[in-house]
Amino acid sequence: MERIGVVGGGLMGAGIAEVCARAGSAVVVVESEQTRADDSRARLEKSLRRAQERGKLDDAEAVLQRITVTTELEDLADRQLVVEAIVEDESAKVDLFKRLDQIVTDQDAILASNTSSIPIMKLATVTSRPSHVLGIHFFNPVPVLKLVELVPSLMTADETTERSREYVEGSLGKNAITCQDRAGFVVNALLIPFVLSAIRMYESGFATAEDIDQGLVLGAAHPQGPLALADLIGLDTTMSVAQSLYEEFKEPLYAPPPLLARMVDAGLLGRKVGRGFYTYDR
Ligand SMILES: CC(=O)CC(=O)SCCNC(=O)CCNC(=O)[C@H](O)C(C)(C)COP(=O)(O)OP(=O)(O)OC[C@H]1O[C@@H](n2cnc3c(N)ncnc32)[C@H](O)[C@@H]1OP(=O)(O)O
Ligand SMILES: NC(=O)C1=CN([C@@H]2O[C@H](COP(=O)(O)OP(=O)(O)OC[C@H]3O[C@@H](n4cnc5c(N)ncnc54)[C@H](OP(=O)(O)O)[C@@H]3O)[C@@H](O)[C@H]2O)C=CC1
Repeated sequence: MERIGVVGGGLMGAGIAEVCARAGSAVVVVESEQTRADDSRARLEKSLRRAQERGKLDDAEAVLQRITVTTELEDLADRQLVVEAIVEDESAKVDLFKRLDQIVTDQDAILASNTSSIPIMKLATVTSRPSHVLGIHFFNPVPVLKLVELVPSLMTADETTERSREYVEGSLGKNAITCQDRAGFVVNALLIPFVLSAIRMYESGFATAEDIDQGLVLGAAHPQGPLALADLIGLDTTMSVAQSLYEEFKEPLYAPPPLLARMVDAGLLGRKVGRGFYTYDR
């Protein structure tokens, strides 16, 4: 596909825009306001320059030329695929899908969500084209992790899923798995309760954050421990995903621990703000 749109240019949106532009697509990224758009552009430039410096990319400038960052949703009118990557909040996503349905003119265009946990049907049914809505769920960091979950709802046309698979596997070089439309899909339904258990263990004074993480890195060969991973995902996103999972399944293991809620209230959101379970240079 030649013309891609991404809504939300944060941690995930910028990564999705990067991989699509590196695959040769022209990408329009829509952010909520100009300062966020500037941040998103800066994030993209930094990541692409780093890829060039490490010899993974020949010409960062050429890739950047294919990316436009704007604050106007109307700039998505001619897109063939739009991937929504705004905050993990159901009502915000519902409002956005209503607007995208009115703005994107090509009735064959695919409207996708990168949601971590919100059932796709909730977004599909507010559009006039539920057959063209599905979840295309990337993993963080997007340029590094190979997986994409494809999540058709009960109303998604097979052709929509197949066209999405062709793009993410054929053009982006990712590996796709297909999941039923249940909160958390496959990976987060397994990963988030693990992260929440680590937070509960830390909260109870069982072990230090460093020892919990080192245990999983050295004892189970994880690339990073669960508390560092929560900081990478963002504690606000971790909290929202836990809430969606708990709402769907009512299993205590999905309930957000009080410490996570307090840290989110305090704005200790992890890597993206410089402090979560650990502190970071920004
Ligand atoms: C919440 C959801 O809905 C779903 C999710 O995404 S859940 C989160 C899933 N993500 C994970 O589980 C991440 C697990 N962690 C990891 O894979 C690794 O710790 C990590 C890739 C984040 C960092 O790896 P590391 O070895 O500690 O650091 P580092 O040496 O800096 O990076 C390793 C490679 O990744 C690249 N990299 C790291 N972060 C990157 C980023 N943000 N963008 C692009 N490339 C990046 C580096 O350039 C480096 O590449 P080379 O080896 O080719 O030079
Ligand atoms: N973090 C992760 O590891 C992963 C996250 N996801 C999912 O991806 C989505 C985005 O997460 P992430 O990138 O981490 O979040 P971020 O907070 O980093 O980025 C979200 C961006 O979207 C902007 N935004 C919010 N509302 C709108 C809107 N209506 N129109 C345009 N832009 C908007 C935000 O701006 P502002 O701050 O001004 O609101 C912010 O810049 C979520 O659904 C999340 O669950 C999926 C896989 C992994």
